[in-house]
Amino acid sequence: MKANLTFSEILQASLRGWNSRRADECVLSLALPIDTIDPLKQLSVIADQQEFSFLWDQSPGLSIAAAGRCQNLELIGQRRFELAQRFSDETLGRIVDISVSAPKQAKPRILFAFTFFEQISDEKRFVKTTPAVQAVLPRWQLSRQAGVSWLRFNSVVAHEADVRRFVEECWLMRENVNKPLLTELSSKTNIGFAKSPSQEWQNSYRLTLEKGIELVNTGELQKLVLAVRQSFLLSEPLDPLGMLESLRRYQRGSCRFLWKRSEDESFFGASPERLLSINKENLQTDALAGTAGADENGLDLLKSEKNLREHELVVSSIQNQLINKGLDPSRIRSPRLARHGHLIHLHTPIKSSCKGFSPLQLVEILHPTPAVAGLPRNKSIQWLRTLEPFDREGYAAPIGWVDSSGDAEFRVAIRCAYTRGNNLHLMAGAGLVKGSTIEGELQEVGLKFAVLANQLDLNFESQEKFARRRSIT
Ligand SMILES: C=C(O[C@@H]1C=C(C(=O)O)C=C[C@H]1O)C(=O)O
Repeated sequence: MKANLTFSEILQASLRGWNSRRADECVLSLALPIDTIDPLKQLSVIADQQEFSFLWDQSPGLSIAAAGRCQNLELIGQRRFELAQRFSDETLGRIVDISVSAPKQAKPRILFAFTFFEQISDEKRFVKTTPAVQAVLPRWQLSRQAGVSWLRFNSVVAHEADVRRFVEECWLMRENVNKPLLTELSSKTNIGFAKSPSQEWQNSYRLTLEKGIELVNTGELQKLVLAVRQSFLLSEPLDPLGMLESLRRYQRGSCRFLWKRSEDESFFGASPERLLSINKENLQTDALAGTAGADENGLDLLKSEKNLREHELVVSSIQNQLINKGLDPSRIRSPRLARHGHLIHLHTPIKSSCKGFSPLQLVEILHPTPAVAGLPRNKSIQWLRTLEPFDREGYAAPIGWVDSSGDAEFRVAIRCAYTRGNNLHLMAGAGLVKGSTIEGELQEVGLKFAVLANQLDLNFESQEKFARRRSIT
């Protein structure tokens, strides 16, 4: 199908699509080229009246905004990856795509957000809110890559008479997203606190660190990544889109993401860590572990015995995980430095052919990496459940998408926050290995919080104090 079709040509193509369906009703999917837009800025246009919205912003690379649920799945339990893959295959397989020749960026996608743990905790102290997997075929999808933008519309159609309405709706939305926005996003939001933010997290973190360090020093675990949550009560709910705009400015090399489950609840952040990308049966994953402040000399990080040891544990464990499942990964010999906002990490990309593996099989093999959980994997997951005084929910879990050609991209959701009404929760963690100290890890997490708070414009005195103390051991 050529790009610039007239309304009646699209209607004819849609009716042909409708007639080719294999069931009483079908999901019709239509993609139209649009003027170059910024999905982050235009998200509010497609999200109008929709409960769910999503953003995947790697601008200047691929950016996607999506809104509404055309088809969706929410579940808990051990088979979540397998069931999510089945949902993805069946949903994408059922689509009648009227625009099969639309470019790669505009392919239909299933969006996914997992929680870190496969089962929602049944402990009473945790609020049960987030399903262990959420998968969505969005109603609307905007994309931009290399200066070219597309709109895609997915909708269930049950009668031939509805096909015209389907085309009209998409046609109208194209006009709306092509219009200049009346109001600009304000990237710096002045956030008021209903209660002055406390540094209580440090006391509880100290206690868990003591136990965690004992576990790695006695050899019970080789590595453990303990996380902590810092909570704020705001004077009014905040707009995550303004925050994402700000994160884009500070964190160019990361992937900014948003999973807005309802009007009241958003999960968002700027992840520096690729869990996987699959491009024509080629897999790439990142080992990212070892941290310093950006105003330190990164060369010290490359020479730090403790950081290199911690990093190597992550690289070799990811490699072994893949080898054990029959893949053939390769890596660069020594890590590079990756700068993300005000932090530097040690980074080793790992590649492999992944023919014969589905995207969510690979997500299941890789999640959670020792960069966010520990080693041995199962034992450290059990310890995290015991030691951490909050539920991780989506923190450090896979978030991403699979497209209709089988390509996929998932990030590890770190450097992130939840907003629920007036509550804002930031989450961060640090990896413990033999030789880690309580003060060193408190500083690393303090720095991660300070950087995030600064980028989100949550500036208040105590955070700034931490930001000034940037030395990490
Ligand atoms: C767990 C986090 O980050 C991870 C842990 C790192 C480390 O211990 O050095 C570095 C990057 C991430 O893989 C986090 O930021 O919350």
